[in-house]
Amino acid sequence: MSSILSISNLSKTYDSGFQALKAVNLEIERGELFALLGPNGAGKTTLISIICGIVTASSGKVTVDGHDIVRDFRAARSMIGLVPQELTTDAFETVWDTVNFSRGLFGKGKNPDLVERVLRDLSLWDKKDNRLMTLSGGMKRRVLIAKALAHEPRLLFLDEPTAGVDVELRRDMWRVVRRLQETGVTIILTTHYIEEAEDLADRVGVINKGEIILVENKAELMHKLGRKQLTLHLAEPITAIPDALAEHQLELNASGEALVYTYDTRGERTGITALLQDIHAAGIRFRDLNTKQSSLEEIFVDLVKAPS
Ligand SMILES: Nc1ncnc2c1ncn2[C@@H]1O[C@H](COP(=O)(O)OP(=O)(O)OP(=O)(O)O)[C@@H](O)[C@H]1O
Repeated sequence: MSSILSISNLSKTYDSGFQALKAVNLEIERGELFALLGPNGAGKTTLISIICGIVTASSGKVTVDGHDIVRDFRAARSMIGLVPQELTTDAFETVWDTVNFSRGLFGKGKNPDLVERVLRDLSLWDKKDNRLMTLSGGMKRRVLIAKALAHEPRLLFLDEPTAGVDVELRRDMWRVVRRLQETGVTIILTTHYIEEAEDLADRVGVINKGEIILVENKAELMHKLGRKQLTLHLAEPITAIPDALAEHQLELNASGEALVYTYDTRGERTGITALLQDIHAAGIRFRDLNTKQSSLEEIFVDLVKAPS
C-alpha cells in the first residue's frame, strides 16, 4: 500500500475528561488531496495537532511514511509541513529570512536554490526582501505556505487556508494548492468552505463529534449521496397538487407556480417520464423546466445534522 499517513484507533481525551477523538482510523494515499470537513469542535485541530506532535494522543497509533510519530518523532515530523491560519513571526523580518529560518528549525542545511524555487512557485520571489508587515493578506498566506515547505515536507497540512479571505484571493490560493499537489506533495486540507473541498479534493473525510463518519472519493460521494431536483415552472399557478400526482411526492412552491420533483441520480429510473405523462394527463401545462444537482454543502449538512 502506498499510504503516506496511517492512523489507527486514535483516541484523545483531554484532561477535562472531554473525548475529542474516538478511535479514528484513516489512511491517506501518497499524492492525494484530502479534505477533512467537520463542524466546529468536531476534532479536526486535535487530529492534526496529534499528527504534528503538538498534542499527545491518549491511545492509538500514527505513522508518517512508516515512521511512528512517538517513537520516531523527528523523522515523522520532518516529513510534515503545517500551514497554520495566522502568521506569528516577527513582522520586521524579511520573507527570505523567515523562510530560511523555518528550514533551519528542522536541522536542514542552507539551500538557497530550494528556497528560491519555493518562493518562485508561490509568486513570492519579487517580495523576498520585503518585511512581513509590508505584505498584503494574500502574500502573508503565501509566506505561511513557503515556511511550511522550506524543509521539503512530503505531507502538508493546510488548516483553513482561506478563512476570512475574499473570493478572488481564495481562487488564487486554490491555484497555489493545485500546483503544490502537482509537485507531488500530499495535502490534507481542513476547511469550512465546502465549496473549497468540492473544487480541490480527490477524497473527502467528514469528522463529527470526534468520529470519522465518512471517507469517500469526492466524485463518488456526490454521485452516491447527491440528489437532483427537477423544477417545472407552470404556465398557470395551481392551488394544490392533484391527487393523481400524489405518488410522485412533488412539492409546490409558495406561489403555486412551480412544482419540484426530487429524484435519486443512482436509481435505474428517475421516474421523470412517468411524471411528465401524469402531469400532462392531469391537464397541467408548464412553460419551462430546469434541473439542479445537490452540492457537497447540502450533502455535508445532511450528514452532520444531529439526529432528531
Ligand atoms: N485543551 C483542551 N482541553 C479540553 N478540551 C479541548 C481542548 N482542546 C480542544 N478541546 C475540545 O475538543 C473539541 C474538539 O476541538 P478541535 O479544536 O479539535 O475541533 P475543530 O474540529 O478543529 O473545531 P474548529 O473548526 O472550531 O477549529 C472541542 O469541543 C474543544 O472544545
